[in-house]
Amino acid sequence: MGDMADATRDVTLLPPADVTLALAVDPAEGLSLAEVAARREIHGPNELRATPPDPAWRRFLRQFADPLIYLLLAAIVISIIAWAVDGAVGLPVDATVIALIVAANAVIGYVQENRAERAVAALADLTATRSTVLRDGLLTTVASTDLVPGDILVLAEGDAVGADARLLTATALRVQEASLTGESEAAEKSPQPLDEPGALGDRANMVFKGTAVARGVGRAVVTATGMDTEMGRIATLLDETESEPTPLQREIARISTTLGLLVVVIAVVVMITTALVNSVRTLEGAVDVLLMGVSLAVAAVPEGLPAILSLVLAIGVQAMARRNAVMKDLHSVETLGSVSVICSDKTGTLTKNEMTLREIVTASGRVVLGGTGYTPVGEVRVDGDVEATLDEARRALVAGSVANDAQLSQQDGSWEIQGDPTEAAFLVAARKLDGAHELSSGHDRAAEVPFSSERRMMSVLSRHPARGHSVFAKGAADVLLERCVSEQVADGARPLTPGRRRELAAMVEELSGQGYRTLGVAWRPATATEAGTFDEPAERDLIFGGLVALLDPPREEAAAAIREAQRAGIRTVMITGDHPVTAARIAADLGITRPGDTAVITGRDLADVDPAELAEAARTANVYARVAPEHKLRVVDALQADRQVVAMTGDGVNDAPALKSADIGVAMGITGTEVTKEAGAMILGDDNYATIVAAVRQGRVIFDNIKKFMRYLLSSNMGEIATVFLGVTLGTVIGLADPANPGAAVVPLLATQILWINLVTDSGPALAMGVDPEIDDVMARPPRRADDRIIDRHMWQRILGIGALMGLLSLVVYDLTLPGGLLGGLDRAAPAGAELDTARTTVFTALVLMQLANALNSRSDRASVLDHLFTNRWLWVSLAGAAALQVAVVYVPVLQHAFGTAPLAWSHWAVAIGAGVVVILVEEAVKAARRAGGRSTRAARPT
Ligand SMILES: Nc1ncnc2c1ncn2[C@@H]1O[C@H](COP(=O)(O)OP(=O)(O)OP(=O)(O)O)[C@@H](O)[C@H]1O
Repeated sequence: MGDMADATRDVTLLPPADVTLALAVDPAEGLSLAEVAARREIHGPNELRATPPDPAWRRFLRQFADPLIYLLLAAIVISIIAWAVDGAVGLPVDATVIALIVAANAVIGYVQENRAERAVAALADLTATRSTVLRDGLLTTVASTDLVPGDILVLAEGDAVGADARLLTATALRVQEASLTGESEAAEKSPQPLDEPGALGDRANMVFKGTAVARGVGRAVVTATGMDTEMGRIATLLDETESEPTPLQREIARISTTLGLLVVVIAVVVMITTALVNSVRTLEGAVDVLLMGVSLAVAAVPEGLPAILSLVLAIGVQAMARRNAVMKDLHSVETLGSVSVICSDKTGTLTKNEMTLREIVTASGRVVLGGTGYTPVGEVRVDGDVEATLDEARRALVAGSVANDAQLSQQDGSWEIQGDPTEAAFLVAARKLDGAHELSSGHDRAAEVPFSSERRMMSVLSRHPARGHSVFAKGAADVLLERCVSEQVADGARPLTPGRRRELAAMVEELSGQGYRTLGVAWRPATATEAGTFDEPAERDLIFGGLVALLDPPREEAAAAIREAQRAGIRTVMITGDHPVTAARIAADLGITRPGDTAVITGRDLADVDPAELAEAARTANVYARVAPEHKLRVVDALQADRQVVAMTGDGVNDAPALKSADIGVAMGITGTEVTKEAGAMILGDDNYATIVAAVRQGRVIFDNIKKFMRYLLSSNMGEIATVFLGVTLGTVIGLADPANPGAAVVPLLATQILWINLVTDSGPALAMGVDPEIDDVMARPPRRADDRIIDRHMWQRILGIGALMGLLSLVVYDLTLPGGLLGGLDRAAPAGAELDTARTTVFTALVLMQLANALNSRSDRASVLDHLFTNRWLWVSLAGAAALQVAVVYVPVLQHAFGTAPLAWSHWAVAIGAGVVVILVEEAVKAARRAGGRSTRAARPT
């Protein structure tokens, strides 16, 4: 940081004005945009990055970092040496072609990796943490990576602190610093200069990058960014970019290793057999055998899989982001498919959070209000003593409108609200009930005790020119009633007797039972002197003013989404701060609970019960009510103790620990705080429960698609291995031989041909399968268990079966096209002396066509090829492309020379196409059998 470091080293000891002076910023204006740009040049982006990213050339070279590719490169070198020893005539065609294919493959891998990385970077932009700063005199929100030293940060509850900064002002500011200091209590902060430099935890006038504002507000000037921050010092040890491999990545690595070993053994057998049968004596012959063996090994191991996997995940995650579910990293998609419980907030997520005040129940009667939405018109109906009831209801609405932070305004004829819908509902109602709105104006707020989900009430000390000081309060009816001593009746107050309290409690139950959010309002006279000390103790001796019932309709799509989740074996659990009876009613309406389900677990139960008991209760409980955010963590723990994979929604600062602890933390994109968004694995663009279910579905589809291309690539590889292995062994036994060289074993595929199939024709369809639409109904099966193998025994059997089938069919094709052999040969077209090349080209082509056919098979392991045949345009494009390339390799002279092919006659094509058709027909038969037999065991054996 140069000069600035000296200037800011002792910022904790200096008064704020000296700090801003040293950092050359006017605290009332902030930096100018030009100054911000200049400082970013000097300090770089505000990012934690211990090591610079790999340069492009290194990432390209990394594509070759594979033992089998080393082997292949070694084989190429050997063959070039052999060619040189032999006198260096002509070109070493095979070595050159193989080298080109390997290079081309590295380019493809590099491009795929880059695309995936770009997609990840785009996601990172979408989910970037943001900070509010003062620049050029204006408050703006910027990505936290854009912060520079000298920026004036504006902090509020729920903000993620974006850089190390010295406080300038602070009001009741508390910052959660556990990530830095390990201290779980939020630290109190104040701008006072310290007397001496303190340890990190003692620097009460500093806020640090990576911590979170738990309460209060403040302003601070940024003193350090990026790796210069305290967090940066720790980050040097743990590089953010390195991450543990996920289960899927580990499984793919395991498959590659196993296959690699297996195939090396097979390659050795093939090489030895060929060498023996053909009594290879020349160096050139030996090199050919070596190249073929090594190519086979390279071909059989799916080294392209990790790159294709990342790309497919990246494309899938981008599609999810377009539908409002932004995943923070690619691999959370894996977990998404295993989610077995979704814990969702009620208000705003399952319901619309559009509150309408429906009923006011007072001492003398009940007022029912009509109308919908925020337009303040609706009929008024009164039950009971009309005059007294209306008078009491008016007072109730005045209290609710004064103890209120929302605003209602009319814009272009339509009514809009700012602030909390629960509060706005009171303002709307006050305008519906004659006189209430007028009575509630003219109040001035002298002090307040704000609402929090923990307190469940709020109150204000209000000053009125005519009526003097009063306290007005509103909140959850049960909480509020505890603080009331009397009840408003017409013009007086009567004491709240135990009997009357029971009546009111029964009324709360009744209203809540109808699904209403039930609040109470209360007040008392006050004096001006209370303003200085107005806090929770002042919420006492209140006069109860009435009960108020608010309607918050469920979101239209919620019930269907809950049913969809149920079908997919996923339980939906509602967690709400609302009354247990309200919660139970809405849960029942939405289908979260069924008649007879276990009762609601309340926040109090959560605090009391021990973890084992809770885990037991959590097995069946689908509704948690009167839950404060910090209790959510206990719910997550209890469900996870029961081996559930939990998705948990949240929006406030205090939800962050639960979101982190859940398998998939779901942060609200609209109402969520920065801290929650940082803690979550997924950000919901529309705060909608149904979007979570849709994301789970997409996650499952992506996972299915991964299975599809694994099925395809692995069975194709098996086909190549089987073809070469059977050709050399069984082929020799049944007497397949080169007419030009009787007695020699035929090598069914050349090294270059093997690599062609694997690296050229295979990858297109595999990628296309990565974006396949949903074919098997993914929501008809239970969640994948976290420890389930992606390729289970059954899938392996199928892969090996298809591989063997392809190998056998290749042998048949060979036998049909070569004179001699069991079937005697069909071939009349090949010129004498070229029979072997023609036969080999036919097998080569047949194998490619069989694999393309198998691409169609691989889209499902039970649905017929004809289902959804034309739903994936990319698949057909890639199949057509691969077929065209195959035609080219057979007929274009340069390619013929490079790949040792010969032109084919119609009869050869017919044989090759026939082989492809057989592969489809056999698989269709297997699938039909599986559908018929699987019907009874379907529920028991999902794959
Ligand atoms: N603005 C408010 N003023 C006074 N009391 C309120 C206010 N908003 C909510 N309450 C009361 O506090 C209780 C808890 O509210 P809270 O906001 O924690 O629940 P919620 O977050 O809306 O529900 P959910 O957890 O389903 O999203 C409510 O049931 C209501 O009785």
